[in-house]
Amino acid sequence: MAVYTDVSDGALRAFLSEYQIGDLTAFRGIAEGVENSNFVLRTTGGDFILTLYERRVDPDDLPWFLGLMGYLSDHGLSCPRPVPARDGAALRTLAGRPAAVTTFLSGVWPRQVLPAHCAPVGAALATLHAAGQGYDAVRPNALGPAAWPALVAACRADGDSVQPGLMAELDAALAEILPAWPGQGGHADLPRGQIHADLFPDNVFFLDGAVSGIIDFYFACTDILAYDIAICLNAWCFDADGSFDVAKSRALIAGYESVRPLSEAERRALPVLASGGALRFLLTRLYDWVNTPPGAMVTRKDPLDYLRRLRFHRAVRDGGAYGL
Ligand SMILES: Nc1ncnc2c1ncn2[C@@H]1O[C@H](COP(=O)(O)OP(=O)(O)O)[C@@H](O)[C@H]1O
Ligand SMILES: N[C@@H](CCOP(=O)(O)O)C(=O)O
Repeated sequence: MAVYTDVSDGALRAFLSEYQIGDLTAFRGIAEGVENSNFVLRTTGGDFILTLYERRVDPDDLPWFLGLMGYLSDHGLSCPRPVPARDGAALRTLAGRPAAVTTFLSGVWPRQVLPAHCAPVGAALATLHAAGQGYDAVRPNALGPAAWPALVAACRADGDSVQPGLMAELDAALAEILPAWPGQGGHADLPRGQIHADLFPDNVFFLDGAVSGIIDFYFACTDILAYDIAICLNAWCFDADGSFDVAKSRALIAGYESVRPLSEAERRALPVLASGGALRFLLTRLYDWVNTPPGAMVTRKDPLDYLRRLRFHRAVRDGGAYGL
């Protein structure tokens, strides 16, 4: 369910009268998605997406997100482009929420990930990283390593009800990952830039076997580029039975390197970055699991999927496990 805010016909027409995108012919809410309310608009000028930003997006971050999407789409990435109203502003208000219209992207996201999806995703991620190098404004990662201890603390009281011993395992993982993180504890930093930070299959559209677009930039931030690959290893390279598929990771990394080759230091850091990526999604899922009251409008995802991934990466000793 991802229409949290209702929009009346009158309010929508008044809102759209400030744009030059043609006359509205159809309007429907989109059931998919987790964070925001999304609608497809059909006008005599084409198809568009209307997003109303809900409580988990900080309105102060919206100019950065919309600026990044505009910049990336100007620099070779197929992603939603914010559409400004007549006065030039893309960020507006509708039904009491911050709201924006963006371009509609064709394609469908893969319900079942195949190895053939992974090289195109890797290449698209590297294209995003290369294009983002010219976008200078910095947004620190609000869900990066510095945020993980507080998330663990917020889950402490109820975490073991999800799985006995879970919190002790998370404490041990945190104690191992944080001092080994690039840029921490004497470890050299790695190349940084704008990262997507949530490039899961439901955020990548395909058409005829090629990536047709990347959506959902609302976790994007300025961070270690290879951390974005590590997030993709988690999101794309485990099969439904929980096993790691090295054919997928080999393809994903080769696709990435076809656009932006990795340094030796980036390759060496993949196990700790992938452990951190698994921990990050485990923690936000666990937080939602234990802190969401019944009936609240947040879709909960299984945190334990990411415990299995975390265990896998913590046992990896070198890049061979990822097909390097
Ligand atoms: N630019 C777009 N073009 C086409 N469909 C889109 C676009 N943006 C969002 N969607 C649709 O809306 C759904 C939810 O979008 P998403 O950004 O993932 O929402 P949320 O941030 O709430 O998770 C997507 O799965 C897709 O079906
Ligand atoms: N990808 C995250 C949840 C965020 O959902 P999205 O619909 O905004 O991509 C997870 O799987 O935990």
